[in-house]
Amino acid sequence: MAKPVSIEVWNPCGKYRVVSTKPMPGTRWIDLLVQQDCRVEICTQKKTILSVEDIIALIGDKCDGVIGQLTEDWGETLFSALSRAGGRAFSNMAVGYNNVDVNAANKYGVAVGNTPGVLTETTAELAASLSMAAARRIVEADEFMRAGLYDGWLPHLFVGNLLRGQTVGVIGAGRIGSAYARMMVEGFKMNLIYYDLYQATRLEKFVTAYGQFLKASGEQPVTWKRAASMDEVLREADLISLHPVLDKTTYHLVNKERLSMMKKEAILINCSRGPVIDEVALVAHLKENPMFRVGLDVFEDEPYMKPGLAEMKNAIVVPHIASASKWTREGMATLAALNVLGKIKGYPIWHDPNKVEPFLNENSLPPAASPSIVNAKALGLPVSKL
Ligand SMILES: NC(=O)c1ccc[n+]([C@@H]2O[C@H](COP(=O)([O-])OP(=O)(O)OC[C@H]3O[C@@H](n4cnc5c(N)ncnc54)[C@H](O)[C@@H]3O)[C@@H](O)[C@H]2O)c1
Ligand SMILES: O=C(O)[C@H](O)CO
Repeated sequence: MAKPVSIEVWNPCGKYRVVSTKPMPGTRWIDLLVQQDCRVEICTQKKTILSVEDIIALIGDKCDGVIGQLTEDWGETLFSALSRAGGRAFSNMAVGYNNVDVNAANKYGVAVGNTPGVLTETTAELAASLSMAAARRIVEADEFMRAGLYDGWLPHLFVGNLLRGQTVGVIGAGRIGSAYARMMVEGFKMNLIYYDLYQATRLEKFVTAYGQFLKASGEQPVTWKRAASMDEVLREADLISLHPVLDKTTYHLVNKERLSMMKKEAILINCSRGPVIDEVALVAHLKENPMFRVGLDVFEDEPYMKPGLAEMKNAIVVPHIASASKWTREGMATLAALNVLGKIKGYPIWHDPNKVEPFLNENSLPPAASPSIVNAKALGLPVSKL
Protein backbone atom coordinates (compact mmCIF):
# COMPACT_ATOMS: atom_id res chain seq x y z
CA MET A 1 0.00 0.00 0.00
CA ALA A 2 1.54 3.32 -1.09
CA LYS A 3 1.94 6.03 1.55
CA PRO A 4 -0.13 9.20 0.98
CA VAL A 5 1.84 11.72 -1.06
CA SER A 6 2.14 15.39 -0.10
CA ILE A 7 0.67 17.89 -2.54
CA GLU A 8 0.25 21.61 -3.09
CA VAL A 9 -3.14 22.67 -4.53
CA TRP A 10 -3.95 25.62 -6.80
CA ASN A 11 -7.51 26.66 -7.60
CA PRO A 12 -9.24 24.03 -5.42
CA CYS A 13 -12.65 24.61 -7.06
CA GLY A 14 -11.39 24.05 -10.63
CA LYS A 15 -13.49 21.72 -12.78
CA TYR A 16 -10.63 19.66 -14.25
CA ARG A 17 -8.08 17.95 -12.00
CA VAL A 18 -4.52 18.13 -13.37
CA VAL A 19 -1.68 16.50 -11.44
CA SER A 20 2.01 17.37 -11.81
CA THR A 21 4.27 14.71 -10.34
CA LYS A 22 6.93 17.37 -9.58
CA PRO A 23 7.09 21.10 -8.88
CA MET A 24 8.21 22.67 -12.18
CA PRO A 25 10.03 25.99 -12.83
CA GLY A 26 8.05 29.21 -13.30
CA THR A 27 4.39 29.95 -12.63
CA ARG A 28 3.06 30.56 -16.15
CA TRP A 29 2.18 26.90 -16.56
CA ILE A 30 0.09 27.02 -13.38
CA ASP A 31 -1.59 30.30 -14.39
CA LEU A 32 -2.51 28.94 -17.81
CA LEU A 33 -4.14 25.84 -16.29
CA VAL A 34 -5.94 27.79 -13.57
CA GLN A 35 -7.29 30.33 -16.08
CA GLN A 36 -8.92 27.42 -17.93
CA ASP A 37 -10.72 26.07 -14.87
CA CYS A 38 -8.18 23.47 -13.78
CA ARG A 39 -7.49 22.46 -10.19
CA VAL A 40 -3.72 21.94 -10.20
CA GLU A 41 -2.16 19.49 -7.75
CA ILE A 42 1.61 19.43 -7.50
CA CYS A 43 3.39 16.59 -5.73
CA THR A 44 5.82 18.06 -3.18
CA GLN A 45 7.07 14.74 -1.81
CA LYS A 46 10.78 14.93 -0.95
CA LYS A 47 11.70 11.95 -3.11
CA THR A 48 13.48 12.45 -6.41
CA ILE A 49 12.08 9.48 -8.31
CA LEU A 50 8.45 8.59 -7.68
CA SER A 51 7.45 4.93 -7.90
CA VAL A 52 4.51 3.65 -9.93
CA GLU A 53 2.64 3.18 -6.62
CA ASP A 54 3.30 6.81 -5.63
CA ILE A 55 1.89 7.98 -8.95
CA ILE A 56 -1.18 5.74 -8.70
CA ALA A 57 -1.87 7.36 -5.31
CA LEU A 58 -1.49 10.80 -6.92
CA ILE A 59 -3.87 9.94 -9.77
CA GLY A 60 -6.56 8.84 -7.32
CA ASP A 61 -10.17 8.23 -8.41
CA LYS A 62 -10.65 11.28 -10.61
CA CYS A 63 -7.92 12.81 -12.68
CA ASP A 64 -8.19 14.54 -16.06
CA GLY A 65 -4.51 14.72 -16.92
CA VAL A 66 -0.98 14.24 -15.59
CA ILE A 67 2.29 16.06 -16.23
CA GLY A 68 5.10 13.61 -15.51
CA GLN A 69 8.87 13.30 -15.61
CA LEU A 70 11.38 11.25 -17.60
CA THR A 71 12.39 9.36 -14.43
CA GLU A 72 8.94 7.74 -14.21
CA ASP A 73 7.85 4.46 -15.72
CA TRP A 74 4.74 5.30 -17.74
CA GLY A 75 3.46 1.93 -18.91
CA GLU A 76 0.37 -0.26 -18.80
CA THR A 77 -0.15 0.13 -15.03
CA LEU A 78 -0.14 3.93 -14.97
CA PHE A 79 -2.12 4.42 -18.17
CA SER A 80 -4.81 2.02 -16.99
CA ALA A 81 -4.94 3.85 -13.62
CA LEU A 82 -5.22 7.20 -15.40
CA SER A 83 -7.90 5.87 -17.71
CA ARG A 84 -9.92 4.48 -14.75
CA ALA A 85 -9.75 7.94 -13.19
CA GLY A 86 -11.21 9.43 -16.39
CA GLY A 87 -7.92 10.88 -17.66
CA ARG A 88 -7.10 11.10 -21.35
CA ALA A 89 -3.98 13.27 -21.26
CA PHE A 90 -0.39 12.79 -20.17
CA SER A 91 2.69 14.86 -20.97
CA ASN A 92 6.32 14.22 -20.22
CA MET A 93 8.20 17.38 -19.26
CA ALA A 94 10.90 16.33 -21.74
CA VAL A 95 11.35 15.88 -25.45
CA GLY A 96 12.57 12.29 -25.05
CA TYR A 97 9.81 9.83 -24.13
CA ASN A 98 11.61 6.48 -23.96
CA ASN A 99 10.15 6.15 -20.41
CA VAL A 100 6.67 6.04 -21.94
CA ASP A 101 5.03 2.96 -23.45
CA VAL A 102 3.13 4.72 -26.22
CA ASN A 103 1.34 1.50 -27.24
CA ALA A 104 -0.08 1.20 -23.74
CA ALA A 105 -1.21 4.85 -23.91
CA ASN A 106 -2.87 4.15 -27.27
CA LYS A 107 -4.68 1.17 -25.78
CA TYR A 108 -6.26 3.41 -23.14
CA GLY A 109 -6.82 6.34 -25.50
CA VAL A 110 -4.40 8.60 -23.61
CA ALA A 111 -2.65 11.37 -25.54
CA VAL A 112 1.12 11.53 -24.84
CA GLY A 113 2.78 14.93 -25.02
CA ASN A 114 6.45 15.93 -25.10
CA THR A 115 8.34 19.23 -25.21
CA PRO A 116 10.37 19.62 -28.42
CA GLY A 117 12.13 22.75 -29.67
CA VAL A 118 12.27 24.81 -26.49
CA LEU A 119 15.33 22.87 -25.31
CA THR A 120 17.17 22.48 -28.62
CA GLU A 121 19.70 25.30 -28.25
CA THR A 122 20.14 24.85 -24.49
CA THR A 123 20.92 21.15 -24.90
CA ALA A 124 23.24 21.79 -27.84
CA GLU A 125 25.07 24.44 -25.76
CA LEU A 126 25.74 21.89 -23.01
CA ALA A 127 27.05 19.41 -25.60
CA ALA A 128 29.30 22.18 -26.91
CA SER A 129 30.41 23.03 -23.34
CA LEU A 130 31.31 19.39 -22.66
CA SER A 131 33.15 19.25 -25.98
CA MET A 132 35.32 22.23 -25.07
CA ALA A 133 35.79 21.11 -21.47
CA ALA A 134 36.92 17.66 -22.66
CA ALA A 135 39.14 19.01 -25.46
CA ARG A 136 40.94 21.39 -23.11
CA ARG A 137 40.80 19.21 -19.97
CA ILE A 138 39.10 21.96 -17.97
CA VAL A 139 37.82 19.79 -15.12
CA GLU A 140 41.16 18.04 -14.55
CA ALA A 141 42.95 21.40 -14.59
CA ASP A 142 40.44 22.93 -12.16
CA GLU A 143 40.92 20.03 -9.72
CA PHE A 144 44.69 20.40 -10.03
CA MET A 145 44.53 24.11 -9.16
CA ARG A 146 42.22 23.59 -6.19
CA ALA A 147 44.47 20.83 -4.87
CA GLY A 148 47.31 23.39 -4.71
CA LEU A 149 49.40 21.41 -7.20
CA TYR A 150 50.19 24.28 -9.58
CA ASP A 151 53.77 25.41 -9.08
CA GLY A 152 54.42 27.14 -12.38
CA TRP A 153 53.87 27.07 -16.16
CA LEU A 154 55.14 23.99 -17.93
CA PRO A 155 55.21 23.12 -21.66
CA HIS A 156 53.39 19.82 -21.11
CA LEU A 157 50.85 20.88 -18.51
CA PHE A 158 47.32 19.80 -19.47
CA VAL A 159 47.94 19.71 -23.19
CA GLY A 160 44.65 18.97 -24.97
CA ASN A 161 43.11 19.05 -28.45
CA LEU A 162 42.66 21.98 -30.84
CA LEU A 163 39.18 21.90 -32.40
CA ARG A 164 39.67 24.33 -35.28
CA GLY A 165 40.02 22.55 -38.60
CA GLN A 166 39.28 19.14 -37.05
CA THR A 167 36.24 17.01 -37.90
CA VAL A 168 33.12 16.98 -35.77
CA GLY A 169 30.92 13.90 -36.07
CA VAL A 170 27.24 13.99 -35.21
CA ILE A 171 25.15 10.83 -34.76
CA GLY A 172 21.48 11.81 -34.97
CA ALA A 173 21.29 15.13 -36.79
CA GLY A 174 17.77 16.04 -35.71
CA ARG A 175 16.90 19.27 -33.91
CA ILE A 176 19.60 19.10 -31.23
CA GLY A 177 22.25 17.32 -33.30
CA SER A 178 21.90 19.93 -36.06
CA ALA A 179 22.03 22.85 -33.61
CA TYR A 180 25.19 21.38 -32.04
CA ALA A 181 26.76 20.80 -35.46
CA ARG A 182 26.16 24.45 -36.41
CA MET A 183 27.75 25.64 -33.16
CA MET A 184 30.88 23.57 -33.72
CA VAL A 185 31.17 24.36 -37.43
CA GLU A 186 30.55 28.08 -37.04
CA GLY A 187 32.29 28.57 -33.71
CA PHE A 188 35.38 26.44 -34.30
CA LYS A 189 35.44 26.10 -38.08
CA MET A 190 35.27 22.32 -37.82
CA ASN A 191 34.38 20.12 -40.79
CA LEU A 192 31.22 18.07 -40.36
CA ILE A 193 30.47 14.41 -40.88
CA TYR A 194 27.07 13.17 -39.77
CA TYR A 195 24.97 10.04 -39.70
CA ASP A 196 21.20 10.00 -39.51
CA LEU A 197 18.45 7.90 -41.03
CA TYR A 198 17.26 11.06 -42.79
CA GLN A 199 19.09 13.73 -44.74
CA ALA A 200 19.68 16.93 -42.73
CA THR A 201 19.12 19.26 -45.69
CA ARG A 202 18.98 22.53 -43.77
CA LEU A 203 22.18 21.67 -41.94
CA GLU A 204 23.94 20.78 -45.18
CA LYS A 205 22.84 24.09 -46.75
CA PHE A 206 24.10 25.99 -43.72
CA VAL A 207 27.56 24.42 -43.83
CA THR A 208 27.78 24.91 -47.60
CA ALA A 209 26.89 28.61 -47.28
CA TYR A 210 29.26 29.11 -44.36
CA GLY A 211 32.05 27.39 -46.31
CA GLN A 212 31.44 29.75 -49.24
CA PHE A 213 31.52 32.74 -46.89
CA LEU A 214 34.86 31.62 -45.40
CA LYS A 215 36.31 31.03 -48.87
CA ALA A 216 35.20 34.48 -50.01
CA SER A 217 36.93 35.90 -46.92
CA GLY A 218 40.18 34.18 -47.87
CA GLU A 219 39.85 31.52 -45.14
CA GLN A 220 39.90 27.74 -45.35
CA PRO A 221 36.28 26.68 -46.10
CA VAL A 222 34.46 24.17 -43.89
CA THR A 223 33.03 21.02 -45.48
CA TRP A 224 30.26 18.51 -44.74
CA LYS A 225 29.63 14.86 -45.48
CA ARG A 226 26.62 12.64 -44.86
CA ALA A 227 28.11 9.29 -43.90
CA ALA A 228 26.65 6.08 -45.29
CA SER A 229 27.17 4.37 -41.92
CA MET A 230 27.73 5.31 -38.35
CA ASP A 231 31.07 3.48 -38.40
CA GLU A 232 32.34 5.94 -41.02
CA VAL A 233 31.68 8.80 -38.58
CA LEU A 234 33.43 6.96 -35.76
CA ARG A 235 36.53 6.31 -37.87
CA GLU A 236 36.85 9.82 -39.32
CA ALA A 237 35.77 12.26 -36.62
CA ASP A 238 37.98 13.81 -33.94
CA LEU A 239 35.01 14.81 -31.81
CA ILE A 240 31.73 12.85 -31.85
CA SER A 241 28.46 13.87 -30.27
CA LEU A 242 25.47 11.55 -29.85
CA HIS A 243 21.97 12.99 -30.37
CA PRO A 244 19.63 10.19 -31.49
CA VAL A 245 16.41 9.18 -29.77
CA LEU A 246 16.73 6.11 -27.53
CA ASP A 247 14.89 3.14 -28.99
CA LYS A 248 15.64 -0.47 -29.93
CA THR A 249 17.84 0.67 -32.84
CA THR A 250 20.03 2.96 -30.74
CA TYR A 251 20.45 0.86 -27.55
CA HIS A 252 24.23 0.30 -27.09
CA LEU A 253 24.84 1.96 -30.44
CA VAL A 254 28.33 2.72 -29.13
CA ASN A 255 29.71 -0.61 -27.91
CA LYS A 256 33.16 -2.17 -27.45
CA GLU A 257 33.64 -2.81 -31.15
CA ARG A 258 32.62 0.69 -32.16
CA LEU A 259 34.74 2.33 -29.46
CA SER A 260 37.73 0.52 -30.90
CA MET A 261 37.06 2.11 -34.32
CA MET A 262 37.46 5.60 -32.94
CA LYS A 263 40.71 7.55 -32.99
CA LYS A 264 42.85 7.02 -29.87
CA GLU A 265 42.63 10.73 -28.99
CA ALA A 266 38.99 11.22 -30.00
CA ILE A 267 36.39 12.89 -27.79
CA LEU A 268 32.93 11.38 -27.30
CA ILE A 269 29.99 13.42 -26.00
CA ASN A 270 26.63 12.04 -24.92
CA CYS A 271 23.69 14.34 -24.19
CA SER A 272 21.05 11.95 -25.58
CA ARG A 273 20.24 8.98 -23.32
CA GLY A 274 22.65 6.84 -21.28
CA PRO A 275 21.85 3.42 -22.81
CA VAL A 276 22.98 4.65 -26.24
CA ILE A 277 26.48 3.83 -24.91
CA ASP A 278 27.51 0.49 -23.41
CA GLU A 279 28.93 2.13 -20.28
CA VAL A 280 30.86 -0.94 -19.07
CA ALA A 281 32.67 -1.06 -22.43
CA LEU A 282 33.26 2.68 -22.20
CA VAL A 283 34.93 2.44 -18.77
CA ALA A 284 37.26 -0.29 -20.11
CA HIS A 285 38.05 1.85 -23.18
CA LEU A 286 38.80 4.92 -21.04
CA LYS A 287 41.19 2.84 -18.92
CA GLU A 288 43.04 1.49 -21.94
CA ASN A 289 43.16 4.82 -23.80
CA PRO A 290 44.09 7.65 -21.45
CA MET A 291 44.02 10.25 -24.25
CA PHE A 292 40.47 9.29 -25.26
CA ARG A 293 38.03 11.60 -23.47
CA VAL A 294 34.29 11.67 -22.85
CA GLY A 295 31.76 14.24 -21.71
CA LEU A 296 28.61 12.61 -20.33
CA ASP A 297 25.33 14.22 -19.29
CA VAL A 298 23.42 10.93 -19.21
CA PHE A 299 24.16 7.45 -17.84
CA GLU A 300 23.07 3.92 -18.56
CA ASP A 301 21.64 3.25 -15.05
CA GLU A 302 20.77 6.80 -14.15
CA PRO A 303 21.23 8.13 -11.49
CA TYR A 304 24.09 5.63 -11.00
CA MET A 305 27.37 5.35 -12.87
CA LYS A 306 28.88 2.01 -13.85
CA PRO A 307 31.77 0.97 -11.55
CA GLY A 308 35.01 2.76 -12.33
CA LEU A 309 33.57 5.68 -14.33
CA ALA A 310 33.75 8.18 -11.45
CA GLU A 311 37.49 7.48 -11.04
CA MET A 312 38.36 8.15 -14.68
CA LYS A 313 40.24 11.45 -15.14
CA ASN A 314 39.44 11.35 -18.86
CA ALA A 315 35.69 11.49 -18.21
CA ILE A 316 33.66 14.59 -17.46
CA VAL A 317 30.35 13.73 -15.84
CA VAL A 318 27.40 16.03 -15.14
CA PRO A 319 23.94 15.11 -13.78
CA HIS A 320 21.55 15.26 -16.79
CA ILE A 321 21.51 19.08 -16.91
CA ALA A 322 21.61 19.64 -20.68
CA SER A 323 18.23 21.43 -20.79
CA ALA A 324 18.79 23.25 -17.51
CA SER A 325 18.50 26.93 -18.38
CA LYS A 326 15.77 28.94 -16.64
CA TRP A 327 14.03 29.99 -19.87
CA THR A 328 14.07 26.47 -21.24
CA ARG A 329 12.85 24.71 -18.13
CA GLU A 330 10.01 27.23 -17.71
CA GLY A 331 9.15 26.74 -21.38
CA MET A 332 9.19 22.94 -21.00
CA ALA A 333 6.75 23.24 -18.09
CA THR A 334 4.50 25.48 -20.22
CA LEU A 335 4.52 23.10 -23.20
CA ALA A 336 3.81 20.08 -20.98
CA ALA A 337 0.90 21.86 -19.27
CA LEU A 338 -0.53 23.03 -22.61
CA ASN A 339 -0.30 19.49 -24.04
CA VAL A 340 -2.49 18.26 -21.21
CA LEU A 341 -4.81 21.28 -21.25
CA GLY A 342 -5.32 21.03 -25.01
CA LYS A 343 -6.50 17.43 -24.78
CA ILE A 344 -8.78 18.18 -21.83
CA LYS A 345 -10.37 21.10 -23.72
CA GLY A 346 -10.66 19.16 -26.98
CA TYR A 347 -8.27 21.46 -28.87
CA PRO A 348 -6.53 20.21 -32.01
CA ILE A 349 -2.83 19.33 -32.18
CA TRP A 350 -0.38 22.05 -33.26
CA HIS A 351 0.62 21.56 -36.90
CA ASP A 352 4.40 21.70 -36.39
CA PRO A 353 6.09 20.54 -33.16
CA ASN A 354 9.33 22.09 -34.46
CA LYS A 355 7.76 25.58 -34.29
CA VAL A 356 6.45 26.00 -30.79
CA GLU A 357 7.44 29.68 -30.29
CA PRO A 358 3.81 30.95 -30.23
CA PHE A 359 3.24 28.92 -27.05
CA LEU A 360 6.24 30.47 -25.33
CA ASN A 361 5.45 34.16 -25.80
CA GLU A 362 4.63 35.39 -22.30
CA ASN A 363 2.95 38.53 -23.65
CA SER A 364 0.16 36.77 -25.49
CA LEU A 365 -2.24 33.92 -24.94
CA PRO A 366 -1.00 30.62 -26.36
CA PRO A 367 -2.77 29.13 -29.40
CA ALA A 368 -5.76 26.90 -28.62
CA ALA A 369 -3.88 23.70 -29.46
CA SER A 370 -1.72 21.02 -27.86
CA PRO A 371 1.87 21.88 -28.87
CA SER A 372 3.17 18.31 -29.33
CA ILE A 373 1.30 15.00 -28.98
CA VAL A 374 3.43 12.08 -30.17
CA ASN A 375 0.55 9.62 -30.65
CA ALA A 376 -1.85 12.10 -32.29
CA LYS A 377 -2.00 10.03 -35.47
CA ALA A 378 -2.58 6.74 -33.67
CA LEU A 379 -5.44 8.32 -31.71
CA GLY A 380 -6.83 10.07 -34.79
CA LEU A 381 -6.63 13.50 -33.15
CA PRO A 382 -7.31 16.51 -35.41
CA VAL A 383 -4.46 18.81 -36.43
CA SER A 384 -4.70 22.60 -36.10
CA LYS A 385 -4.97 24.54 -39.37
CA LEU A 386 -3.47 27.71 -37.84
N1 LIG B 1 20.45 15.31 -21.90
C1 LIG B 1 19.33 16.00 -21.95
O1 LIG B 1 18.94 16.69 -21.01
C2 LIG B 1 18.50 15.96 -23.18
C3 LIG B 1 17.78 17.10 -23.54
C4 LIG B 1 17.01 17.05 -24.68
C5 LIG B 1 16.95 15.89 -25.44
N2 LIG B 1 17.65 14.81 -25.06
C6 LIG B 1 17.63 13.58 -25.89
O2 LIG B 1 17.96 13.94 -27.21
C7 LIG B 1 17.12 13.24 -28.11
C8 LIG B 1 17.01 13.98 -29.41
O3 LIG B 1 16.22 15.15 -29.28
P1 LIG B 1 15.82 16.01 -30.59
O4 LIG B 1 14.87 17.05 -30.15
O5 LIG B 1 17.03 16.41 -31.34
O6 LIG B 1 15.04 14.88 -31.41
P2 LIG B 1 14.92 14.72 -32.98
O7 LIG B 1 13.82 13.74 -33.18
O8 LIG B 1 14.81 16.06 -33.63
O9 LIG B 1 16.32 14.06 -33.40
C9 LIG B 1 16.64 12.73 -33.23
C10 LIG B 1 17.35 12.25 -34.48
O10 LIG B 1 17.82 10.93 -34.26
C11 LIG B 1 17.73 10.27 -35.50
N3 LIG B 1 17.82 8.83 -35.33
C12 LIG B 1 16.87 7.98 -34.90
N4 LIG B 1 17.35 6.72 -34.91
C13 LIG B 1 18.62 6.80 -35.34
C14 LIG B 1 19.64 5.83 -35.56
N5 LIG B 1 19.42 4.53 -35.35
N6 LIG B 1 20.83 6.27 -35.98
C15 LIG B 1 21.06 7.58 -36.21
N7 LIG B 1 20.13 8.54 -36.03
C16 LIG B 1 18.93 8.14 -35.60
C17 LIG B 1 16.38 10.73 -36.06
O11 LIG B 1 16.27 10.48 -37.45
C18 LIG B 1 16.42 12.20 -35.70
O12 LIG B 1 16.95 13.00 -36.74
C19 LIG B 1 15.80 13.09 -27.33
O13 LIG B 1 15.04 12.00 -27.79
C20 LIG B 1 16.26 12.92 -25.91
O14 LIG B 1 16.36 11.56 -25.58
C21 LIG B 1 18.42 14.81 -23.94
O1 LIG C 1 14.53 14.54 -23.12
C1 LIG C 1 14.67 15.59 -22.49
O2 LIG C 1 13.97 16.60 -22.69
C2 LIG C 1 15.77 15.70 -21.48
O3 LIG C 1 16.42 14.57 -21.18
C3 LIG C 1 15.50 16.59 -20.32
O4 LIG C 1 15.45 17.87 -20.81
